[in-house]
Amino acid sequence: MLPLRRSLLKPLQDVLRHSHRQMSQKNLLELTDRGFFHGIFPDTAAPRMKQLFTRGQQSIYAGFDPTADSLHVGNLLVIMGLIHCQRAGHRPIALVGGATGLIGDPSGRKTERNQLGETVIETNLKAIEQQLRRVFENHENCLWDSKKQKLPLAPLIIVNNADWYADLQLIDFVANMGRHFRMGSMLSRSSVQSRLESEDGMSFTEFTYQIFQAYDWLHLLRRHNCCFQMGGSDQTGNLMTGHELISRVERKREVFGLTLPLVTTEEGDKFGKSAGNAVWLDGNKTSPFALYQFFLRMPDSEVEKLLKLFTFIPLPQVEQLMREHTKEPEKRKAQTLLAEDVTLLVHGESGLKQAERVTNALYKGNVEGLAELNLSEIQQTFQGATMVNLLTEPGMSILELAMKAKCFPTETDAVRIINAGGFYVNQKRVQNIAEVLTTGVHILRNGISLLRVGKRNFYIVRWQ
Ligand SMILES: Nc1ncnc2c1ncn2[C@@H]1O[C@H](COP(=O)(O)OP(=O)(O)OP(=O)(O)O)[C@@H](O)[C@H]1O
Ligand SMILES: N[C@@H](Cc1ccc(O)cc1)C(=O)O
Repeated sequence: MLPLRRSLLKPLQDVLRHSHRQMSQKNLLELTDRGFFHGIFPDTAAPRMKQLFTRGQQSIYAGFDPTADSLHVGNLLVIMGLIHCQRAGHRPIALVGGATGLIGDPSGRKTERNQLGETVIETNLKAIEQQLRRVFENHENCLWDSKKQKLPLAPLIIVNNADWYADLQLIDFVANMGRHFRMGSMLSRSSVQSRLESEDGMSFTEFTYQIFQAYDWLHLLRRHNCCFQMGGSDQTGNLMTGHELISRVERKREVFGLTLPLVTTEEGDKFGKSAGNAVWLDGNKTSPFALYQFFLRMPDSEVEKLLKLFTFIPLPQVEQLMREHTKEPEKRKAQTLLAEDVTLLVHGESGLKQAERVTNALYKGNVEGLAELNLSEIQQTFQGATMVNLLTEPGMSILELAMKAKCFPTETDAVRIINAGGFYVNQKRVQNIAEVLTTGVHILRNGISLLRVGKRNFYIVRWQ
């Protein structure tokens, strides 16, 4: 399938369309030039890692705990890392934490997580697995050209750590594996230190978390010959514990950690669930349009960094794009490409089409586009809008509509503001208070009217 690329950016885009589809360098450390690695572990291992990456196919794993029913943009960076592995000819392994999700990773958290029940974890696991598969499929369909490459992409392997803990015997595990974990190093992890110093302290449950992530790596090394683990920089301590365990248990084996920078807001807060600012990969939680807009709105100061991290556009083309962008920043070329590529990756062609449809509906006053959206798309797009249910009545006027939907405190205010041009129905200004509502203009064929007072106060009317 060819990628969907038909926006404003014709000439440059034609170049980019094909350059996206090149292999990544076999030596994954080259991704450092894209801003990928915050650190490697051990920190002197770069030459050895390069040797292994260039010599043959490696397996690289990253884990995701099912602590929510969706992954988010912060996690997407880790997924990008796994996809780069795939493009470089290596094997990506995504681990979902059916077991670790029950324990709760204390890394980067100031307080203990609320315990999640097994059914919630089970539902979250399924959703996350599905999302991971979908993103990898979208990449292969929309951002990769299999015909041009000599080797097919190695398929994504998804494993669940509940599978190997289910049969594990507690006493056996503590008696045999427990000996290899040293208290001194476990206590020295910053995730432990900061919590021990906090008012609430740390539970034994959370303290044990690093043991399980470490054992996962040992298991994947034995089962999938997986010598590399990748994760956000908040995972450094957990990676170190795994490295230490493996160097004691499998003395002849070498393993390596790769940490990614944390994606942060302009204010420097980590994007994530705990910070409460997640931009979700689930289209029902963050619509394709909202995701598209999130990247389209990125300030100029952030866009180059994000193009390198969240798209596969080769670096020389990113530079060329930035040169063009700087000449006409108001066209938002760089942001548009970024938004398109991320939306394609997360939601595929249909998601990008939907995002573009809503954009047209909203910013080009296209009533048809608005009528194509369903209620949940409209609700997601206008988060915070007041929902109103109204009965259709023949002959209802604009003024009656505005009053029934409680857009104004008094009729005098309504008349004044509508006459002054501050009232919109389906994104079109209406100034005649006596105008009678018509289907197709004021009442869309999806049974919805979108009202707006001033710039930002939206009301969604659902006609009964
Ligand atoms: N903002 C981010 N930037 C880069 N990597 C991230 C970001 N948020 C999460 N990750 C990484 O994604 C992987 C999975 O993280 P996890 O499932 O714990 O999500 P999380 O949002 O960090 O959760 P929480 O906020 O509840 O701690 C980890 O390697 C983590 O470091
Ligand atoms: N601890 C990781 C998730 C994870 C779980 C198990 C692993 O083996 C690896 C990673 C996180 O919370 O982000």
